Amino acid sequence: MTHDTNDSPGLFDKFLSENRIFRDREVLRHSYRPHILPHRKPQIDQIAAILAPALQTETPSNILIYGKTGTGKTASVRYVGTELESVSARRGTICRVIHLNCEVIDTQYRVLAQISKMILGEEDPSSDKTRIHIPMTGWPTDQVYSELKNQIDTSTGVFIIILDEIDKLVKKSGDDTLYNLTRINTDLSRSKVSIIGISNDLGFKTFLDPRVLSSLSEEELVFPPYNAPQLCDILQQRAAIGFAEDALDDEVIPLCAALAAQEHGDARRALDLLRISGELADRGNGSKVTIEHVKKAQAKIETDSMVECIKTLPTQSKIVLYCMLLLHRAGQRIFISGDVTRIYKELTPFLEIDVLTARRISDLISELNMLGVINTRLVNRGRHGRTKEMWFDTSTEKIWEVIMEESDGRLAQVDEQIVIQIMR
Ligand SMILES: Nc1ncnc2c1ncn2[C@@H]1O[C@H](COP(=O)(O)OP(=O)(O)OP(=O)(O)O)[C@@H](O)[C@H]1O
Repeated sequence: MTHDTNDSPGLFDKFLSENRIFRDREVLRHSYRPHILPHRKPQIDQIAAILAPALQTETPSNILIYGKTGTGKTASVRYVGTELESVSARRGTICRVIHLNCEVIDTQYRVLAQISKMILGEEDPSSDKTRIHIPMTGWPTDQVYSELKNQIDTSTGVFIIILDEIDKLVKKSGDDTLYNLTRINTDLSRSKVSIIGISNDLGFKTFLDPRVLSSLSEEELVFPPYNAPQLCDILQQRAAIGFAEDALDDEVIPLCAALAAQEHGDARRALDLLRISGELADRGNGSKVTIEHVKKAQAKIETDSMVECIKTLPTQSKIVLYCMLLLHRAGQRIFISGDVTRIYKELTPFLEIDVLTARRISDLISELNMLGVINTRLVNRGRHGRTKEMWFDTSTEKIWEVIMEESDGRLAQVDEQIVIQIMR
């Protein structure tokens, strides 16, 4: 075999030729921030009305925002935040918006330290000896809080702190951070803090102490899911900048919108579908995106999310899934819990793991069903009572690959002879 080493002419050439599909692919990514957000005017106006007092150096009410994923919560809040900062700069007042993603910054220490870091910004630590830069680890949390409070007391202006995915913070570290932050403003503070919490978990409130909840949710907003025509408008707007002229068949955007609306009106999913459809057409060297590309993109997204889900399963669930895969590979398209339990019990001596009861295995099967990895239905078997039948909806090849890679090699090492014996 020959390898072109240094210069491989042509390796990227075909990808670099003038793109017939995309004009600006970045516009189709989640990170792109559009200047106009169709169908979110009422929510944007409402947030602006609540935050407007900040322009007169008054403290705006705290806001709690709910809505399913991809309903434009972050995009709308960021949009209002950017406007607020620029209007306040023009008016000579100070409003600063601090955006934290609590999926990443999920402990009280890190939240407080990050807010402080953003308040001090580029400030030279030696310029004001009374304000100390908080290290990202190492201090007692009380000290972090009192230093942040000191910084707020000695700063000027209004700080709007956006805690995006606030439910992740509360689930990981409790509601102490919120309790402390909602009490940081005092009459003596020169600057004011107001909080916007964003969550896509509608049940999140139940995790909060009533006192924290009432301070945090002085105002509450719910972002409804988008319907298909609304998603069409959102996609049209992005496609006009992101795709080359005439690159999309007429049915493409309505199909992406309809599929995403069926899910739960998620603009992120709609954008993913459109971008991936474009990428498939692009890689196939086509000059048009068609509904076939959309269908393939939909299948790809589903497989990718299933793979991610399987990777995070606990070991015992992976083993139960492995038993089902063995049955499927042995030609059984529909199997019952009894079959799975039997294979599981015969297999476990070779795996050095705790052996679960049939009841527990049945629970894991139900979980796999809920996650959409398998399908199940209860059937009546006369005097044998009711039993659970199950089957795979999609091709199992990818699931098999992931299970083989992901079980620390344990399942890949199960001797084929043993499997043959068990499956007999
Ligand atoms: N009305 C809209 N107009 C244009 N783009 C939108 C609109 N709503 C959402 N989007 C786009 O959809 C994507 C997801 O939006 P966003 O992150 O705001 O959703 P979210 O509700 O905060 O979701 P999550 O709860 O999962 O974080 C972003 O790329 C955003 O630009």
